[in-house]
Amino acid sequence: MVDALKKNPSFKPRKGPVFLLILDGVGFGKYEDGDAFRQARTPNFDWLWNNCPHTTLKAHGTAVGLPSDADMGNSEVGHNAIGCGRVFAQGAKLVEEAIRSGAMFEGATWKKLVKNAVDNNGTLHFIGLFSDGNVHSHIDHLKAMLEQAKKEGVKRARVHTLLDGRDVGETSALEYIDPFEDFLASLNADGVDYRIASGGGRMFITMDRYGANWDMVKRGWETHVLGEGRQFLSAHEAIETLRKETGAIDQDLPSFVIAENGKPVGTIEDGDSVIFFNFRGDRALEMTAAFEEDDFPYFERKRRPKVEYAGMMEYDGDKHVPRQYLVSPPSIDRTVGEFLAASGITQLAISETQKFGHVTYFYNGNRTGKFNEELEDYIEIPSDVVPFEWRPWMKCAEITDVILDAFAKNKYRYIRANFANGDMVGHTGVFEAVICAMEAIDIQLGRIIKAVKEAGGILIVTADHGNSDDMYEHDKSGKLKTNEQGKPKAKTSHSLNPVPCIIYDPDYQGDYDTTLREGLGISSLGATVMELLGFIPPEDYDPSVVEVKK
Ligand SMILES: O=C(O)[C@H](O)COP(=O)(O)O
Ligand SMILES: [Mn+2]
Ligand SMILES: [Mn+2]
Repeated sequence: MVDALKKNPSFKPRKGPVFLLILDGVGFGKYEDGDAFRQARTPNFDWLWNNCPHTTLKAHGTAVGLPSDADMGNSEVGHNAIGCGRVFAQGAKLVEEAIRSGAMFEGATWKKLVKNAVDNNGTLHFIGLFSDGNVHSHIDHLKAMLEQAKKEGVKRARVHTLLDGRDVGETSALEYIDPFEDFLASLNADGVDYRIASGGGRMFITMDRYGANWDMVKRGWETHVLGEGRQFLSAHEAIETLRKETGAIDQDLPSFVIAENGKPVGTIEDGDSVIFFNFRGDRALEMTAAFEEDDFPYFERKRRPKVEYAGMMEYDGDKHVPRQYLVSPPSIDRTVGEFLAASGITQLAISETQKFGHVTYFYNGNRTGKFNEELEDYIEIPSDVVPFEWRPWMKCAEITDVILDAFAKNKYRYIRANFANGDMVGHTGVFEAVICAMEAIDIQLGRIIKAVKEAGGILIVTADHGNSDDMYEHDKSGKLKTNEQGKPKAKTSHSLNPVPCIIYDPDYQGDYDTTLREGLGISSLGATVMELLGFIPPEDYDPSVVEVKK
């Protein structure tokens, strides 16, 4: 447990709470075309921006612990940075390094899984997100593991491909599948038999999160493990056929099983080894539970093979899930939540299901538990289980209802919330729906501004990364890309754009400079929250955006 924070005698805490509002996926776009945030009518946000101290914060690449500045931000690294006030080398980088240095293949887990497959004359399976998005996974990690498996004598490997279209181009699956088939062909000599065995869109099978829709995981289990589902001769054929039939973009494509003479080529059997090759945990935890849990109430597994199972990383540092993993996760410690709990601060964390773990699990450094049961409340508003372009307002009003009630009762000193709209609707690629999402959020901002003023609190409006600000694809020269119909090509992934940081402090006492520091990243929000609660942040925290008089 960390020590309590020292109080700053020259800062008089306000009457009401400090409220950190994370507008998930809302940044400042580079292009006018496709910037739904800029084009939406947002009078309340505009009022805040025009009347309150503000700055922009970096939310991508090295500023959030990713390998390079070409990497867009994402919720995991974003909330980790916001919640721990510093930048840690993140999963994408740690796995890359473990492969480059060879440490992954010297580790006990890799050795055990390979030995298990070899000794049992079994199969080494890989399940994961099949792209180079570098948010949950990277295809290069998969390729490196297959090459190494061959070197170490694994004769049979099967790959279960979750098609992306969400962190990469919306219909880019074949750009990964086709070269990968060539890559597998190059390995398939000397009695080696490596193949794709199954697949489907990541939002249709396997990669649910936070218990929002267990049916997705059930369909994934049937596809990867049991080999049940529509059969095709190849992944290429499956994708082309399913696209024609459904018109779905990659993330939503139905599942498929690769079969020969009516027999699936890669069901998962007793004695096999399974690697879930995503390094990010939120969307890996449910399938991991299906493999690991004896007591599993979510769906009927029908058959649960006895396998050696490992994740790419430890996904939950509190519960130690999965039991085996290949690379140690970032050692995120001394988080804002832990310091505030040690300092006796009452806290509310709230969001809807889709982002609930973001303001709890990710914010607390990939731990599910609370630091102090008495001081902390975590509230989840159930998300809709429909395509979000049909309900772009999502649950921002219901979340605001709870927050306003907390304000009225002055129940907490620190509140943090996440509005999912900019991101979840942004990922659909439906521009008009994103405009509606932005305007829905803005209506709630109006209610919040009023409540903060009445309570005498401080509101910090920010985001974890961009998305809604960049809804159309542009080429390298900045030219708008168009589809076959001549319409702008939708972009479903996050952006590289900076995010807002606004401080609304209606009872401002002159105790900090209203010109905020420039050039910082979202990790600076950790110290900012602490300073605005009247504490002196730990020395190794990244600087706060406010310069508080000491
Ligand atoms: O998991 C997802 O939905 C996307 O890959 C990334 O979105 P998030 O980082 O905002 O959750
Ligand atoms: Mn996010
Ligand atoms: Mn997202």
